[in-house]
Amino acid sequence: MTASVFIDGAAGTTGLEIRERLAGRTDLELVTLADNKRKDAAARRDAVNAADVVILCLPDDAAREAVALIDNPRTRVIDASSAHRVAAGWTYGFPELGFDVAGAARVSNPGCYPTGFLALVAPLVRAGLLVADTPLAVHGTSGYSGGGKAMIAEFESGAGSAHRAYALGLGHKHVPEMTQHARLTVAPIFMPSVANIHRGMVIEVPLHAAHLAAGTTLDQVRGALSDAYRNAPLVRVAADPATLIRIEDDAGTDRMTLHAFASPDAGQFRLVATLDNLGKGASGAAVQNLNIMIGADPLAGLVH
Ligand SMILES: NC(=O)C1=CN([C@@H]2O[C@H](COP(=O)(O)OP(=O)(O)OC[C@H]3O[C@@H](n4cnc5c(N)ncnc54)[C@H](OP(=O)(O)O)[C@@H]3O)[C@@H](O)[C@H]2O)C=CC1
Ligand SMILES: CC(=O)N[C@@H](CCC(=O)OP(=O)(O)O)C(=O)O
Repeated sequence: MTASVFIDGAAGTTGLEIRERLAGRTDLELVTLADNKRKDAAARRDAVNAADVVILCLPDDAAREAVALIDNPRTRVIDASSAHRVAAGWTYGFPELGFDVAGAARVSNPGCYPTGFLALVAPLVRAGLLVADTPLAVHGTSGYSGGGKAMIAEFESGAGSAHRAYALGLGHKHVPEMTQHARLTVAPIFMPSVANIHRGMVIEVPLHAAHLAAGTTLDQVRGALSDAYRNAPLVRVAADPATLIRIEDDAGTDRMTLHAFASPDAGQFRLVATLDNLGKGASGAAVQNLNIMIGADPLAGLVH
């Protein structure tokens, strides 16, 4: 059966990337709007109600408005914005962590930074290696396409920076979903930054051995990650210790690679994830969720 899909915000960075991934699919029919109608509320109302699945690639307020336009019980939603990531009635779109995306009517795609953070931390909490009240820190660097059309224009005009830190007030819209979906009781300190590269991410979580269950070894940490992603083709746990990790490592793909390092002498661990902010961090994850929701091959249209 052919599923009809409407991408609201199809002219934006995430929307365009989803369209690329859906090109050539014969199991889907795209509902589209003419360029002069894409912000027209009546046209959008018709489109969202005509589609089996709506993918929202909009700023948060516009995403909330789009959901309010749906007036039938059939249309299902994948929201790429951060509007619904800890909202009641929404399923967090991270199937590798056990969220039931297949049966969900409302799916919120994870944020790009939380994708790396949660991939590293959630399995350790669930395995009992990391206690829920650990005060964690997470550092992330994103390519500038993570800021959408406005940031792409800024960096491509030469007004960006080689590397800049932001969210210095220690508030960022991704912190609630990191806390809740890792099952932490203490919000992590989140230190995002953006680099002068179009796409790609490196996300790091340092851990003191004192924060882990007594006697935890690097093999146990790697084992917990490997167990969690054994049947997850988009998430790879690096088997051999890397000597260098580059922001480009998973750029241009929909996969994510996880690394764990330790110095037993120093009593320190360092967890690192690489992914593409527009791949597993956004559009790739949206297509993966769509595939799961409509019963298609979960990897259809994805680069892994
Ligand atoms: N870029 C990334 O790496 C990631 C993005 N996201 C999230 O995905 C969402 C989209 O981001 P991104 O694609 O980067 O952003 P962009 O700014 O590139 O695109 C947003 C699109 O939404 C359109 N738009 C804005 N308001 C409305 C409205 N009221 N009705 C219809 N269309 C509207 C814009 O129109 P116009 O073209 O006229 O400006 C634009 O085309 C955001 O919530 C973002 O936070 C999530 C993870 C990663
Ligand atoms: C580099 C950059 O600016 N990144 C964006 C996050 C991009 C993203 O993940 O969007 P969501 O918030 O919808 O998940 C930011 O920090 O606001």
